[in-house]
Amino acid sequence: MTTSTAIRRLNAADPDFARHLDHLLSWESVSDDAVNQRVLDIIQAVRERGDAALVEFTQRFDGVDAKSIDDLILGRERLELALTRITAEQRQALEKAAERVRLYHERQKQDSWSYTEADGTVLGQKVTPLDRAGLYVPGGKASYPSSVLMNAIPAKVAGVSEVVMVVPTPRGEVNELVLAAACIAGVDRVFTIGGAQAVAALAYGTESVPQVDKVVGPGNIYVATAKRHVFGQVGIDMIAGPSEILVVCDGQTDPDWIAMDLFSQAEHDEDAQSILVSPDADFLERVAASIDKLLPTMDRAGIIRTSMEGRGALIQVRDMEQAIEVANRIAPEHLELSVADPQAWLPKIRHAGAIFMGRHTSEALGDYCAGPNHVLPTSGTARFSSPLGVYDFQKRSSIIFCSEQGASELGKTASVLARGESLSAHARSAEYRILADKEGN
Ligand SMILES: NC(=O)c1ccc[n+]([C@@H]2O[C@H](COP(=O)([O-])OP(=O)(O)OC[C@H]3O[C@@H](n4cnc5c(N)ncnc54)[C@H](O)[C@@H]3O)[C@@H](O)[C@H]2O)c1
Ligand SMILES: N[C@H](CO)Cc1c[nH]c[nH+]1
Ligand SMILES: [Zn+2]
Repeated sequence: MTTSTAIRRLNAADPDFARHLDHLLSWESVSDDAVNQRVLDIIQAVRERGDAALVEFTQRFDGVDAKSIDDLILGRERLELALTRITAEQRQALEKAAERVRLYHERQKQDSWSYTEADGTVLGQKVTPLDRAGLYVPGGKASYPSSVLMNAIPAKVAGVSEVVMVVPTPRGEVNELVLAAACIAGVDRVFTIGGAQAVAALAYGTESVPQVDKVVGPGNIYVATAKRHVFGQVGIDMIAGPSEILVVCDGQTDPDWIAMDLFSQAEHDEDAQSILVSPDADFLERVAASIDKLLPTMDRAGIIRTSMEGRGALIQVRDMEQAIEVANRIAPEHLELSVADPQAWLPKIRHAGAIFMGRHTSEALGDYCAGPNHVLPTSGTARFSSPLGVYDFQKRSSIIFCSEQGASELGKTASVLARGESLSAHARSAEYRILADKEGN
């Protein structure tokens, strides 16, 4: 006999639907003041005590028996050794995924550009890779070799000079696939530290961990909260917190497939969020039955159940139009359009980290090897953030190169505007460069 899973049911026809949905999605439901305060304390300790704090937190939170920071540093040779320790099949899969991710990301690379005006003035944009990037690879409840590829390959394609990776190794267990992926992707240095302390170390630097220009990568609530706090000291890519999936289904996909797609994100974390939206009430019940049937067969049934019961939902809507409205309101990390004609609905989707089109495109393919990045904005931040990409590792500088004539012409306009702002040094600086006209006026 299977026990039924207590998943929240919502109906968009309910007058209180918007309030229930807001509650379901609220960041506060995964992060509270206690998490925030703990993260702030950790950041402060790392700033004040550097390596010593890193060692202590790694002992405490990851159960690693580290005597000093030296026990938490891995060089390139260790990464190369890992390549020899994985099976040929694993190596082939990593290399195939890496190749597809690289090909996709090469298309994102931005080049410098410029144009020349009639008077010889040149305007342009110079694109420069970051000097040093810090990659957070999660590792608390699962190991993520795929996240190594997704973080490191765009950095390398962008031309970042130094790529530093941090990854927790709970109980000191190093995952050979993670290190092999780091070797394949060309990571320069690895520190086996995680959580808020790793983010703080990358942001502020310690005696051993180099300060980076930007911290990227996904992680749990401690990692996501720490990234929020260090933003400004360093760049961050986005808030890529606990995983999410929103499946919009017309009721015609095998309910077992949909249940497993929901599980695929729920199994990441108790804080993950899996939601199904459909206009077909019978279908929602069939998926609920599949969930009850399949959950006991899952390796990570405990995590999945907590996630599905705490943060999951089955939402009934009036029709597909309303399903898309709900999807845009949620702005999910992953959106599966499990419908007959996904192309017809695509133009109406405005907010989603990644969109998986059609019944055959399971989100899991995107997690590993389709090519697009799996580091994606969560908790509604797809309204203003994009997938991790090469552009996250490149920055732009404007180029202005005035000809004598160009400076003279622009000087007249600048002078008027500067005097309008009562900034006379600006005005006079521009005016010095205005050419006297031929009559000597
Ligand atoms: N959005 C994305 O693109 C994306 C991609 C992959 C994974 N993810 C998410 O990344 C997360 C990975 O989480 P994880 O836990 O497996 O690994 P993690 O590396 O993110 O977190 C582990 C670290 O959390 C810290 N931590 C745990 N409990 C703590 C506590 N009580 N106090 C202080 N620190 C604590 C520890 O330092 C530990 O090293 C999941 O939520 C998964 O859904 C997101
Ligand atoms: N679904 C995760 C992003 O939210 C990425 C991942 C890695 N491995 C499996 N899944
Ligand atoms: Zn996943």
